[in-house]
Amino acid sequence: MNAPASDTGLMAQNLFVSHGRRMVLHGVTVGPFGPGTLNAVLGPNGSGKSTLLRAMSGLVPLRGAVTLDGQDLGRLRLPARSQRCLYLPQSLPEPMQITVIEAMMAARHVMPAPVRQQAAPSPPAALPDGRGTRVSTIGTAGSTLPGVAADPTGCAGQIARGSLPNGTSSGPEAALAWLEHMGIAHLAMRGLRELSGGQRQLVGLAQALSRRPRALLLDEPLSALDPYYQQRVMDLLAHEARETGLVVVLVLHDLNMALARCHNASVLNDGRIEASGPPETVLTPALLRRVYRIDACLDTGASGQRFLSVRGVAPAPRSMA
Ligand SMILES: Nc1ncnc2c1ncn2[C@@H]1O[C@H](COP(=O)(O)OP(=O)(O)OP(=O)(O)O)[C@@H](O)[C@H]1O
Repeated sequence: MNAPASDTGLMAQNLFVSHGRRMVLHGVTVGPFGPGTLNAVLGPNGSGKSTLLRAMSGLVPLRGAVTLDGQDLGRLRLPARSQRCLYLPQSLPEPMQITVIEAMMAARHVMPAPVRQQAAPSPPAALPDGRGTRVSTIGTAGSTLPGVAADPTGCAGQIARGSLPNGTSSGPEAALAWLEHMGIAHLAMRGLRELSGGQRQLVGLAQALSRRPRALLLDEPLSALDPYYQQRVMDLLAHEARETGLVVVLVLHDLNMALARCHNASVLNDGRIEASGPPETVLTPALLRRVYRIDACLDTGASGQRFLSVRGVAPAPRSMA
């Protein structure tokens, strides 16, 4: 039987998910992840991390319950659900032939379910999660934006630094402000198709944040990013969480990033939760050996920060004689 749903935060209770006949998640319970927190989902390849995020976002059928602030998300239709709890996948679909700024503005207007199409002034834009390819309108997202076309970087520089767009702004200024805060305003007028993998990942993150969900489920959001942008994205997520109460759940393979930046870590192994709690209490040498098959221990740096030292793969268990 499920425990009572938490009144605040995001929680998954007793989730069972199968792909075909194969059970991939076996009664997984995580959370509640409180408002304003960053929560890592960890585990080896194939352990079920993406499946868990997809299940929590309503993209795969499941047995169990997912609640946000006490509300059963399973009772919502997908558009309403993804407005509250938005999932950004690991691999982004082939982008449309539109500019970054158009994609940003489209993201703020997208209806994530089929909608009655109005005469659209511009081509429909795709969200990175592959949903929302039908757009009611894209506002002013034509090929020429007022004051933007000639010098996108200069225009972005006019936006007040330090203030993120509020929940209602959806014009080019707000779109540019998000790009600025992600550190990619210089890409505003570039075509989505011209971007590198990491640049596309950053645009996807900016799109997701700009939609102001209550919870954000990010599948390996740092996987294509260099160290500068990894830190920058984590700064922005932490800022958003702190200022707006956003709940962030993110799949990570970088255990030191989880240690340094996340309030909570949930470790999946073969479709089951091995441990959950503050990262420094979860990532013990025994767990790392058992789950990741590495020989590692927690160290403390000069400024008191905890970090993992990995010595190598764990020695193979002695055979039973
Ligand atoms: N569409 C699918 N059909 C069948 N099996 C699937 C499907 N998607 C995932 N699986 C299987 O489910 C298990 C969990 O996959 P999942 O992608 O959730 O793992 P993961 O922990 O995210 O892995 P990684 O770290 O490699 O991204 C794996 O064994 C995988 O092969």
